[in-house]
Amino acid sequence: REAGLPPGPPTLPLLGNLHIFPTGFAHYKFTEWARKYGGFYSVSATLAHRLGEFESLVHQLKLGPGTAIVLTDAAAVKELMDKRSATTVDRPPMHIADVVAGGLNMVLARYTENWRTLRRTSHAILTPQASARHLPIQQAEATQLLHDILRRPQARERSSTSTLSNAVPFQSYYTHIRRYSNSVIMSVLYGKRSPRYETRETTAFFTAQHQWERVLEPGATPPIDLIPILKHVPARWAKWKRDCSKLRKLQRELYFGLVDETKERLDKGEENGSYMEEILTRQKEFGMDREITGYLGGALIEGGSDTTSSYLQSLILALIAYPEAQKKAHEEIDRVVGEHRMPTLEDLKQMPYIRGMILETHRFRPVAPLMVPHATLVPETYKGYVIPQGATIFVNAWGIFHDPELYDDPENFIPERYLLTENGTKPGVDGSDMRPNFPFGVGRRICPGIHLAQNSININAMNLVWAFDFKTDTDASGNPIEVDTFDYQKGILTGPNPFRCKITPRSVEKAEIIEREFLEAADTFSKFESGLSQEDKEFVAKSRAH
Ligand code: HEM
Repeated sequence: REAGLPPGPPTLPLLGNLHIFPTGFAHYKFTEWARKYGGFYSVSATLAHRLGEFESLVHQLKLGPGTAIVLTDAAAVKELMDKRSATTVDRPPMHIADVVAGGLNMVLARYTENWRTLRRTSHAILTPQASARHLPIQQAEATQLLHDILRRPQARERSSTSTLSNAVPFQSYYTHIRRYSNSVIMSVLYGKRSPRYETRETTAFFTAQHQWERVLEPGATPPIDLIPILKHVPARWAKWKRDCSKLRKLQRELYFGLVDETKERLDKGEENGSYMEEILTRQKEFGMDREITGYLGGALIEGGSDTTSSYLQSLILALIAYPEAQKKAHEEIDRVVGEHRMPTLEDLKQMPYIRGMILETHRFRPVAPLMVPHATLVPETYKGYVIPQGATIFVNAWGIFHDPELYDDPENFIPERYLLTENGTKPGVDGSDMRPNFPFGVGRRICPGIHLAQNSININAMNLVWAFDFKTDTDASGNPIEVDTFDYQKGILTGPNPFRCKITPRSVEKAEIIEREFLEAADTFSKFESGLSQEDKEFVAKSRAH
């Protein structure tokens, strides 16, 4: 370890920390080290990086050369990432992201003029007021989610589907939730919804996304950032180059195709108020050209699809694993909303327990347990130690959220903790370095989709609790199949692997309200259905026929 760096796990000569690097779920190892070396420590990465192994620290993201700093201390995060954000705003270099998206993938982009343009534009369009304007379609899509869960178990589950008021054992909530989050972002961004998971653009997006994740996996590419000459190996000898070209083509077809469709609608005077219409009409003012416009759309679909859906899947998982919490949420929503109508966003003000449940889901199973790695633009100092220029900084949200010094019984799902203190921290402990929007990131990189995301989360959390009982499924002998709250996907963004469960409408009347509200949402949907394929149109007509 170089002189002046904060302490960290002991290094071996030549190997650094290579011998103890985690190959997945790095937040667990980082948290274990934090309990030993403190909330501000360094990982020696020089040689590890040289060997191309350091990349395995995080499943999807490769790190830049040099040292990594891990922050598992809320005060250090506030100081270094929020207050000194001007110097910690960068991302580690990543050649693959440059090859695939020309440095225009906003989530992974370095601190460049292009990133600043992308960021400025997303702030201008994704304001709380603009998000509020998109509430009707978000609410309509959330109603379809309830309706899908109620009426559309997947083919392999259909045989066990029973009538409305009986239990429906299935896992199809998984694709329904993914459809929901993708359709919301497609509607608000391009004015074109995805009525089915099989809708062409949704399938194209998830196919491209899957390939993106594969290309970013450790080992999928050689250590190009370290041995730049590898960049010049001809494509016929470098499979990674051919994979990247294919992916680039897929992404461009989808993202630019959607921009062109929006433009055509605009030209014909068929606007429906989408974000992309606003970008296209204010393109000059924002300093956007066609390239940046296409990739801004891409980043927002990528940022907006799996995050919201993973969050909602974690919420369902927690409700099943903690039936007492579910019972309290049911009691509260029954008291405030009752039997005869669906919840509205306004209702949330009167539901402190459900507000606590929403925050507790973020704490219990954060969507981005290590956020997205930042990097320093210039050398920094903190508590007498040096953070070198170009160091990668991990904000260990998992470690902070599971710190027993900060939270009582942090391993369990306990929404009540947010009734005791604003940030859910132990009474008597200073929790003021935390903030409710902490799960959405830090400093100038904080999630630009936060308002849209929070509306989605709030509407769906209330809807799901109001509508359904979530329980463990049973095996052939009638024994419960317990859910595993640690069965999560590897990756920088994570969500639960599909789990078996029983989802039952809480009453016949509620099931009927969902049916009715879904049919009444047809007008709202229709504004976003002009460009649908023939199959989608038929699907839509059929789903509204009863
Ligand atoms: C549950 C929902 C969501 C969560 C928990 C979440 C969380 C995050 C986090 C932790 C980051 C990294 C921040 C950092 O580096 O400090 C981020 C970045 C980002 N998010 Fe979200 N997000 C969510 C939904 C969304 C939605 C709906 C959109 C799009 C409308 C979106 C778009 C983005 C983009 C474009 C970035 C990159 C920002 C940048 O690097 O400048 N996210 N998000």
